Amino acid sequence: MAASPIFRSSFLSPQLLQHHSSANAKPPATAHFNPIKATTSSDPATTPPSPAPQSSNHLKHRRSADENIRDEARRHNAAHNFSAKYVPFNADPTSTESYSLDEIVYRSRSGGLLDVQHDMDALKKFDGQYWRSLFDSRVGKTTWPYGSGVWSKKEWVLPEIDSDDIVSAFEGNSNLFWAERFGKQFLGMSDLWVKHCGISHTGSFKDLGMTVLVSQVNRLRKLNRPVVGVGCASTGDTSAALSAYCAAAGIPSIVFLPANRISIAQLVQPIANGAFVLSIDTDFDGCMQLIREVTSELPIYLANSLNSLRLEGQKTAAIEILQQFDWEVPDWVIVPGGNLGNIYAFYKGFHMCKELGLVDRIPRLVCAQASNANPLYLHYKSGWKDFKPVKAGTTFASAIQIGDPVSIDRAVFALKNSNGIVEEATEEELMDAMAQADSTGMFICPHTGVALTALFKLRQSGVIGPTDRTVVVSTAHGLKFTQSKVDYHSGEIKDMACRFANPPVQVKADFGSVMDVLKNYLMNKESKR
Ligand SMILES: Cc1ncc(COP(=O)(O)O)c(C=O)c1O
Ligand SMILES: N[C@@H](CCOP(=O)(O)O)C(=O)O
Repeated sequence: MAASPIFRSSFLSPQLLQHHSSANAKPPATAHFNPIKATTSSDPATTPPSPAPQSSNHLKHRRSADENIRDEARRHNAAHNFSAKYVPFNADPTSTESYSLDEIVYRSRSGGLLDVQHDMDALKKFDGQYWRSLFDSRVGKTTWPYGSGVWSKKEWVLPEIDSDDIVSAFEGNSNLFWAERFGKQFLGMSDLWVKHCGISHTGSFKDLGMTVLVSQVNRLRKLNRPVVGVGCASTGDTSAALSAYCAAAGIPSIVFLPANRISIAQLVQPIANGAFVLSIDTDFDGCMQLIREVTSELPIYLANSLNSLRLEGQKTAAIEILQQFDWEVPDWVIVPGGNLGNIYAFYKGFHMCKELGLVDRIPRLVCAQASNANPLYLHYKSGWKDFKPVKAGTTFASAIQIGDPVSIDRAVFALKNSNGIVEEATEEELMDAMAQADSTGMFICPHTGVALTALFKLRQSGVIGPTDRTVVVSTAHGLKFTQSKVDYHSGEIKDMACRFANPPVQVKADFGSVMDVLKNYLMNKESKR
């Protein structure tokens, strides 16, 4: 059965859209143009099926019963000229060093980081309005693979991968939550938003990068490249995402976890998803060192963000934020930082949108660290003089208990180029901030508490104004960190006042006792109104 226009919009190749929109590819600035209307192409590689009548019945049945969404995508495969390759990160413009994304390489010849470089000239053949409309046309659909918030930006992520090789859980498209009460009550802010990247398939933002990495591994295995399994060191979330995506694709995953340093919920995720789990008696930095050594000896592909493929997926959260604001740019974006890939991913997403004309500026970035694991903060405070790794201390924000971040150079680049700021949060500050946010209806993780603490501090110092549009990136689901909330609300944390604790009231099982307690509670509430 032929697809209806509303679904076909997601299949259109950029070339086709350009052909359709107008000769110079610049639709009127105000129009939300519908590229479908002008379909005239007869190229079988790019031509969608002929329009079907617009009845609700047709919307329900866009493909025949024996076809699934992958088959449907195959039918609509479109040719294009976009490409990407690895280059040394922040390379000298005269450098010619580059690698195909089908090579297994994590470091440049000089031992530095790599970056995925897109053919920007090819992407620039289409204007900002074109890209905005294309991305907008794909939101909220089940069209493979564009129903994913990551793959809806496929041309900017992994343009050359066959849709058939993609391993996706339709990640992304996460809630951008207006923190109305929290902003008003605690910060005097009217335009505060929380990007809930943790409300996702495996409960953290790592899904965004992992769909890209595991899809590429899927492709490499089909190309008979020597990849027997995929491995990572993790403080919990990376291993959860890796094991889930690998399990979905039938690829072995191997995870190195620092023993007794991650939450039970995070530990059980890779176990349940069938990963080979090594619990190692060291911290995250020790595990990271080991996985780097192991992946250079064995045919195990490295899944940590040292591998720049991951950041291509993670950068789509930045694009999504702009999209959710109808392509208006927020003033501030605050991101909790650990291994420091994500802060660069956000920068890259925003920067690409500016370079390709979707927006005219980028937000100022803030990276927030726990005081007990704050090497970036110390580096920032020293005026970016000689970076020194630290021995990370225990923190409730256990997923960012990292002292020697692999992406330090990327983070410094992102912050310098976005007029950025680094802040830190003590244990008490981050736990109080988490409890305050929860008391207004959220249920955030301690890492988001770190980011909120940064916001408190920047509001207090007047750096962030009351009407500044500000986005706090929430990186993991609060349900992964319930023990920290239990400890806090029980008031059982040593040297912590737990000012916002809300412990349950023990009461006898008789009507009179329950009534007494309730009357007391209600009177108390009434007097505070
Ligand atoms: C929940 C959570 N928040 C924040 C981070 C920090 O991200 P990045 O390592 O990219 O700085 C991590 C992982 O490190 C994480 O798991
Ligand atoms: N918080 C991370 C730490 C590893 O970060 P990565 O982005 O380099 O994989 C985790 O969840 O393991």
